[in-house]
Amino acid sequence: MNLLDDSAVRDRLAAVPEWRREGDEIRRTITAADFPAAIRIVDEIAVEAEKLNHHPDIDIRWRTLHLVLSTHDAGGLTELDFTLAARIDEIAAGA
Ligand SMILES: C[C@H](O)[C@H](O)[C@H]1CNC2=NC(N)=NC(=O)C2=N1
Repeated sequence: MNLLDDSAVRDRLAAVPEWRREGDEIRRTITAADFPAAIRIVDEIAVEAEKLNHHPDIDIRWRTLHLVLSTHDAGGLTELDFTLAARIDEIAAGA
């Protein structure tokens, strides 16, 4: 999987406006209704991540989820990060 250059990252970020670039990562926060709802979201994300074999860093703080995506094997941002970001957005929207 090839690293995306800055213009490609900007293009792809436009499709996932909840996400922000921070160096070699993209980040977003999801606020769930309560703690069990937050864990259910994490569970749904885990299923999608496993399908892609691409896994976010997830910081769970009560009902707030802090998600970080980067392609560790490539040392930066690749298409996989944006594919998973879009799936996470669908999960968050449906929660
Ligand atoms: C061996 C396994 O396929 C790799 O370690 C996968 C697993 N999940 C991953 N997740 C992320 N975010 N980046 C990776 O480079 C990555 N690599």
